[in-house]
Amino acid sequence: MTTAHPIPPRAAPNAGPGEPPAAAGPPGHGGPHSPTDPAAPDGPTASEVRPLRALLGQARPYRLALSGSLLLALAASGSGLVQPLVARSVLDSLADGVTVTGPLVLLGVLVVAGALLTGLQSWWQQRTSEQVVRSIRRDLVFRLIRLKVPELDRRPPGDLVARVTSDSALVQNAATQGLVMITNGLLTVLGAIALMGTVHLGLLGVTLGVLCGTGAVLGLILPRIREAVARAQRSVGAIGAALDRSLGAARTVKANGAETRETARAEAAVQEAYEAGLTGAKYVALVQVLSGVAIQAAFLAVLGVGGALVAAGDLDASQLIAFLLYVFYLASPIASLLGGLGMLQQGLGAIVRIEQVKKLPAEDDVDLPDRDPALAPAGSRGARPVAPPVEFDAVHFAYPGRGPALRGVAFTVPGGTRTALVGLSGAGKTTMFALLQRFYEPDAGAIRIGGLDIAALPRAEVRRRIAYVEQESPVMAGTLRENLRYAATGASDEAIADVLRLTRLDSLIARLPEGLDTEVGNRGVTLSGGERQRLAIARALLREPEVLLLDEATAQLDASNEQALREAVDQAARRCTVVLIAHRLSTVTDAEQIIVLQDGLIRAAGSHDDLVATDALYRELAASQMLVPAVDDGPPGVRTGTGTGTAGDAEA
Ligand SMILES: Nc1ncnc2c1ncn2[C@@H]1O[C@H](COP(=O)(O)OP(=O)(O)OP(=O)(O)O)[C@@H](O)[C@H]1O
Repeated sequence: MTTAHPIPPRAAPNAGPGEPPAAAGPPGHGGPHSPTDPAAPDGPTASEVRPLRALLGQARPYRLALSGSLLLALAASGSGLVQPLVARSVLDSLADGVTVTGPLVLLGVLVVAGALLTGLQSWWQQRTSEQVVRSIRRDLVFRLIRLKVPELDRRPPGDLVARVTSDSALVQNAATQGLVMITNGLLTVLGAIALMGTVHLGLLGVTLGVLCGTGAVLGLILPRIREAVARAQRSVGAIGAALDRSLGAARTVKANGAETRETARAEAAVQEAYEAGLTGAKYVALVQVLSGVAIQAAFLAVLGVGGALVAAGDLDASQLIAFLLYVFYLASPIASLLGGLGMLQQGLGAIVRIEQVKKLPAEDDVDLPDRDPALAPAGSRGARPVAPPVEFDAVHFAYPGRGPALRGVAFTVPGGTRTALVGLSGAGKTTMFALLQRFYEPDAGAIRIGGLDIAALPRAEVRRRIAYVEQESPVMAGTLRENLRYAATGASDEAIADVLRLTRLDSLIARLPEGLDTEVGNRGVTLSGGERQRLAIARALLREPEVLLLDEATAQLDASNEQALREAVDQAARRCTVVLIAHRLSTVTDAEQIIVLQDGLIRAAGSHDDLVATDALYRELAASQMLVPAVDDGPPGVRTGTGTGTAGDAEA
């Protein structure tokens, strides 16, 4: 029996040399009562996220690269900043009749150096920004794939995807280019102001007066950009959610002629995104207008006041020209400052949605450290797995916001036997499988595998022991081989051939020109329902699990395939513990134990014969499937347990 393994912090996946590691994985082990695992978790609301702090947090690991980018930007600005001074010395030299060659060459060097530095800065900046967005996306992907099942139940995947693809791009620009533009713009403006002060303090006062007035108006506009972006991003998420809903059920949409309604659903979100985008664009344009107007107004004010001073003989013409050049020079850093502030607002609008995902509760115990031999990939183990007993001990469970689904369920499946769960639809059968795999945690009671409480085991460890064939037998896009090896990565070709024969998939593979390398299409759409089911069972058997869970696994099979699959399961049951859910009782009459569930309670348990004799509901179900004579037909007698029971199922 293997024991729980401590979970190491997540290593940075594929971090490039010299790059900071990606943020650590989700915090603390999220056991059922862990403080990091709240019972009814909800992501933080927008007001609970501190956007500026979060955005700076994204930039922090890249501060060195960003400082380099800033230095390059400053150097480029610096080369521009001294150009008016050199120009002034050219003018003075001309006035004094001195040679201008030196200052002219210097001016040329400054122009070329400025251009080169600008290009270099742009490349470096872009590189850093791509690294930032990669890190954001990695973290989000890591977390989304590990979100707890209750979270996944209630969040539209399309919205989650939009956060990874779209919101991250806005944060990328703000956390890199935006911050550098603001810092560079600010420093350059301050430098220019200092130099302008050396030229003429009075004119500096005039310039600052105009700029401060503009700044006050700006303070009113910027927050509106943030609001508009947040609204637009919410709508982008809603578009994703609407499309996900429609495309995920494309055949249902078409069969019900619901194209118009589904289009309208997405259209509403598209329109909302458009309107929010327009609002944002309006404010961004206003900022640009303001920055242009501010410079023009400062120029005119300085020209008026400075011209008067020159006329009065209180100012040299060359001083006024140098000052005016500075005013014009200010246009670029001010545009950079304002552009950066606009970008920052966009990032602040988007970061909230990213932070919300990062704070959602995730399963932090599904990544096992380096495996010891006992944890070797399933399908590659030489020794046969043990078949542990499975025990439900007074288990209570309710889905969030719903009434109880299980109300004190208690039973034991002896190791190496088959137990069937039967009962009316909605009785809680699938819920028991979900709890067994720790998709949800019981509200009370315990579930044990091999005597170990699964709540005390890492989820990876619990799930490693179990193979689960879901009700709808999901098949992943990819080849047949990839699907088979999905969990049994080390399975040998012989083992694959074995399970293919057992599940009667070998004849299908033989018919396909590309054999096991045939693509099965999105969710296995190119396979029939029965083929998908057999593929899912083959995948489960290949894992050589300790516990095999089959949820209506043979519902879509014809009689001959069903018989073959039952034999395969019987064979598997010799080396693992099998729990199966069945509506067609004919498939479980020979199980060692049958448990009859009703409204989240066990109403009876025993063998088929016992239950026909003692439990009215079971007898009714059996009769409706013609396994026993109808209840009115006299005392119950058992027919053979090998009928196909096609006349109805437990839902009938
Ligand atoms: N993810 C969920 N969130 C909320 N309620 C759920 C969820 N899954 C199931 N339920 C509810 O829990 C109850 C038990 O469902 P469960 O799927 O376990 O029934 P079942 O016995 O497997 O039914 P069936 O035979 O139809 O598959 C039902 O009332 C169902 O509506």
